[in-house]
Amino acid sequence: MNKVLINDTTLRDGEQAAGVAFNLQEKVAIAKFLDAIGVHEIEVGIPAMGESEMRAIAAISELGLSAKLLGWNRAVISDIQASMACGLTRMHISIPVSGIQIAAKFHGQWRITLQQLKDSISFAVDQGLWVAVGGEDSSRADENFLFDVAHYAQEWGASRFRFCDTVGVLDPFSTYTKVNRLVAALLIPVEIHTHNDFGLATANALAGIKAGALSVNTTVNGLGERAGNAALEEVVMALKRIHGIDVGIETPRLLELSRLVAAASGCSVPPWKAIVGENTFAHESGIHAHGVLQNPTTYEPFAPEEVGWERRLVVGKHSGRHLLSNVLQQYGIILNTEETQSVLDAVRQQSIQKKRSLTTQEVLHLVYEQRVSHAIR
Ligand SMILES: CC(=O)SCCNC(=O)CCNC(=O)[C@H](O)C(C)(C)COP(=O)(O)OP(=O)(O)OC[C@H]1O[C@@H](n2cnc3c(N)ncnc32)[C@H](O)[C@@H]1OP(=O)(O)O
Ligand SMILES: O=C(O)CCC(=O)C(=O)O
Repeated sequence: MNKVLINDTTLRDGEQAAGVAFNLQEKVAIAKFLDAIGVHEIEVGIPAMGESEMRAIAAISELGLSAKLLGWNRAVISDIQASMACGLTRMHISIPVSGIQIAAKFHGQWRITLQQLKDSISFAVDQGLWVAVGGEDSSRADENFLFDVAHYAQEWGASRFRFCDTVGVLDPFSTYTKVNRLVAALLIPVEIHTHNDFGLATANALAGIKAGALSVNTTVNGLGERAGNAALEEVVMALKRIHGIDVGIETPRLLELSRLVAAASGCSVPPWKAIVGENTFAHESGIHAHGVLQNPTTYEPFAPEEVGWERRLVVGKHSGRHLLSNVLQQYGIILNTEETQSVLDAVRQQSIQKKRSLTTQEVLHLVYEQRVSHAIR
């Protein structure tokens, strides 16, 4: 687990999330941002979708980005021609490898499936293109058949094979075992592609990397088909902070990138979302806030600035004396023990009524009200 390449597919699998449709400007802006923060490879989309998608992909390929750009193709020569027409020189060619998929898409005719793969790889290689092959539904495929397809892909000229957990049915243990065996069987590198149907996409992506995959598919915010994909920000930060692997991405800009993709996709990020959710560095609970005020590492796995956040201490239903006093001190207000407790009681009542934490102004107003009522008594 040393060098890991990030192949971000926000612009392909991310955009496949139901209801998401980026326009040309949004696709260009996201590609530029991914490139600017150091993402190594970008799967820019599916040229076979037609003219407007091709225009957007051609616009990205004309930018001269440092990131390597890949077009996603079926094992169909006209798909590859469409990718070439966009100026792309790196082709990802996908082929179903499970019995379920081959039955549905190729009427169970696996020989025809393999022939289409051979024809499309050969076509692309003859054009001087770099080729990667994706085994769609690798996780549910018969292992011997998967290995055969991957070996053929290698023999026919593919430079990488993608192991896809297309419907997100693996856990980290089974991912490790399957990917490890595939890595050992091939000479070309393996890429890991995971889905989040059981909330395991990031964990499975990490397991795939640990098993020897040299590249990983991610999407910003985990956007993607159904429950989404492994999130770029989660994979990058877990590699960095849990495994000590810095993939060279400018992590303080991850939050800005998340906001860009949330706006373009119309899919907002839940507050508890790892790394980019607005609560990731917010502390309301008394015990936590007390700890964080002494030493932030008591309740933070790394500094908020590392991913673009600032720490927030929030007064609400669960807050205690230390947090309240800290907030009030910033306004030159020092309360005695009795006053502090009565303000805290009032904070709890109001938080329950408003069903949220309080703004600083609301806390200051409660202090004022408590003082007035004490003075009257
Ligand atoms: C797991 C994944 O994420 S795979 C990627 C999924 N992404 C998308 O589907 C988004 C973009 N797709 C599209 O715009 C369209 O589906 C297109 C342009 C690719 C094809 O559109 P259409 O010609 O209208 O076909 P449609 O989408 O209804 O059906 C898919 C066809 O591709 C075939 N197909 C599916 N996967 C593959 C493959 N890997 N290689 C070759 N053919 C394939 C299907 O068998 C079916 O073929 P048929 O038309 O001969 O029956
Ligand atoms: O690249 C491929 O082969 C398919 C990728 C994919 O999106 C998936 O399998 O979920």
